[in-house]
Amino acid sequence: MPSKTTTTKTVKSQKDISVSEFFEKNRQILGFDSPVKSLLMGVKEAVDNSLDACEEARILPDILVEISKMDQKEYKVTIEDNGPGIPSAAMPNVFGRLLHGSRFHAVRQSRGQQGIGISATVMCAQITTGKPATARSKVKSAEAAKEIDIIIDTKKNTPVILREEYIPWNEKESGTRITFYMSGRYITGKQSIYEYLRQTAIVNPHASLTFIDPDGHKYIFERATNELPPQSKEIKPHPDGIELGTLMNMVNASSEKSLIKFLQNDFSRISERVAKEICSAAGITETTRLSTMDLEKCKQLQDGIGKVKIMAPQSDCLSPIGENLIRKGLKHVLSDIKPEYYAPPITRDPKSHSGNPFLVEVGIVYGGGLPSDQQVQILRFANRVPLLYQQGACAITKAIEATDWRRYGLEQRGGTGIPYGPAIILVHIASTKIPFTSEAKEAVSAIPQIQEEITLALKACGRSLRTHLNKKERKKKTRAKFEIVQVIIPLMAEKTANVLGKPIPDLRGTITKIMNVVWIDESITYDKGKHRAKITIYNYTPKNQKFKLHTVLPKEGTSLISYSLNPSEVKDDIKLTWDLPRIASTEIFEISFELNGLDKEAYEEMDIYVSNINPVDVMGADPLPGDWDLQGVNFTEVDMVPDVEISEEEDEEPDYDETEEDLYDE
Ligand SMILES: Nc1ncnc2c1ncn2[C@@H]1O[C@H](COP(=O)(O)OP(=O)(O)OP(=O)(O)O)[C@@H](O)[C@H]1O
Repeated sequence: MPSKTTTTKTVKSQKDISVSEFFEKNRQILGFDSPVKSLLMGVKEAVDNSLDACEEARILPDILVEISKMDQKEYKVTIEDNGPGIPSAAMPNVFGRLLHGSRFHAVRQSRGQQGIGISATVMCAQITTGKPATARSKVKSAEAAKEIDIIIDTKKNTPVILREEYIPWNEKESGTRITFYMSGRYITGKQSIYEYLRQTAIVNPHASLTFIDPDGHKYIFERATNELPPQSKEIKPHPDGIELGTLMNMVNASSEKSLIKFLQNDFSRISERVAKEICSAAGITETTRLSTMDLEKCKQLQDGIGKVKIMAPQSDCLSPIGENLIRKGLKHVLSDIKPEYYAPPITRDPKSHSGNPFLVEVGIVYGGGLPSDQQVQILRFANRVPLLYQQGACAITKAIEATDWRRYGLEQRGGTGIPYGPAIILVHIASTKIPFTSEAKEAVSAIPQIQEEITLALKACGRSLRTHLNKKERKKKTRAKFEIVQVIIPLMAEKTANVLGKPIPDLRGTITKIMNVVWIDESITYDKGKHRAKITIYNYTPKNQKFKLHTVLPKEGTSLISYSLNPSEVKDDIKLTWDLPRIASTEIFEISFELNGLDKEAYEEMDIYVSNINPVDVMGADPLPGDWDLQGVNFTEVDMVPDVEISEEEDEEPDYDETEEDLYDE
């Protein structure tokens, strides 16, 4: 039995630990675990805050990041924005108190979640160099900016202000600047500050970012669009997948008296009818007093929620980048690589994990200057923030590894793992709460609902890549044959005619017999806001041809202004069908049309399909897919069918391209 004195000692040694004291000793949890990472984390926390603040205040962000070297280990880091600024009275807590922020309790998409980021940066800077941070901020109505030198009393988790004064900051209507000194190591390459800013520019094409590195080099990532991302609204939790503990906390914190009112008013997407259904499925009466909801009843309620069909989360609490801006951002920042193909990006509909709405977006870039002998580059983003560390632990990487990329034209031994090929795969997860694997916010947890959504989006984007590659391959082969036939046969005819002293015969019939194909060529040109699309049909078969031609226009903002031939049918405003007139053997027929109001990049390649003709006879267009009626609306639903184990040679869906090619080759 322990003596009385020992017990008293043990009791006396029990103490509260302040949150900052805890994180001071466990900096690695926040991502400040190495000199290289610490520097990056400091920049990231401040830039993420600037972007969040600008987005909330509907300001197009202009952000400056400057790093200068003080000595072998110490760097001075400054981040300045043109955001709304921070009210003077709030500045000490924002920069000098951990777990103090405006976003933790809000069910809304934002980069910052926990209220730790910037104060943890101030704390790590102070621990490693002993120097205070300097923060300056001005709100729109103020005449001057407030500037403070600040450190954190980590024992108490409270700010200590060493200097404070008001200074004119006339060049800024509003904004914030933070300067800190931190021990660190500055690197270039894949996990560098430059790379973080470059990737930030891709998914935030509305931001202008300027970076001055320790050697004084200045890099400017210019704004690619003046369109601010849609403002994400704050919502109530979605009931789908809500965890028991969260449900109990909500019950305890609710101001509602009855169960039915609690369901209706404290959750999103629960109407009176749905609330009644949930109560009945849970076997609890609607009027049950909330104060009587104990663990057992909460469990019943959770089961009841699981049994009732509830509308998907609304999307206005999320701020997806959108197809257009993903393409724009990628093009803007990757222009020096000049990729050959940008697969139309996919934005999935919102779903929910543990009551938190989320959605997944995927873009794939292929070819051009990208290396073909290496693993594809993966760009991971969560709420528009690049994730540079912990790639292997992230749900995004796991979903990419589990996808069979051989189906989509990339190399992958055994059909699993990161594929090889000249491609970049971009994945963005937007959520009111990203389930990170740690406070450092470096990787997303492999939650099944999230992983499934990523997989579906990857497959949909992969299909576009495959269509492009098939088309390219087929065209290459046919063009080569075409060129040979068109050059060699006339030369042979000319020589033979000379030798025999006879006139050179008309070769069109002969060439037609050899080619024996309807060759469909397309071109898209862009000038002064207009796209001009041309489809040319060469009948290089010995017989007349009469068939239907179909094409899908880009979804966003399409407006057709003229046709050379009116389509016989237009579906969903974007699917055009032409019933072509009879095209005689060796004849050429042309269709053209003009589109207005699209970005140049939004329409660079045409999807052309044919029907009422044997696809074997056609080059340059695919047979009309059986789901033409669905296509363009939701092509991805094909993947709702569970995946079947396939052998190396098999593909998941009937692949018209290959069938056609194989038959043709035969
Ligand atoms: N540049 C800024 N402009 C305006 N407000 C800011 C700025 N930086 C920080 N804030 C305010 O200070 C709060 C605390 O920021 P902090 O970085 O500590 O946490 P956070 O961004 O909310 O969450 P996280 O810890 O996940 O980054 C923010 O929630 C925001 O309200």
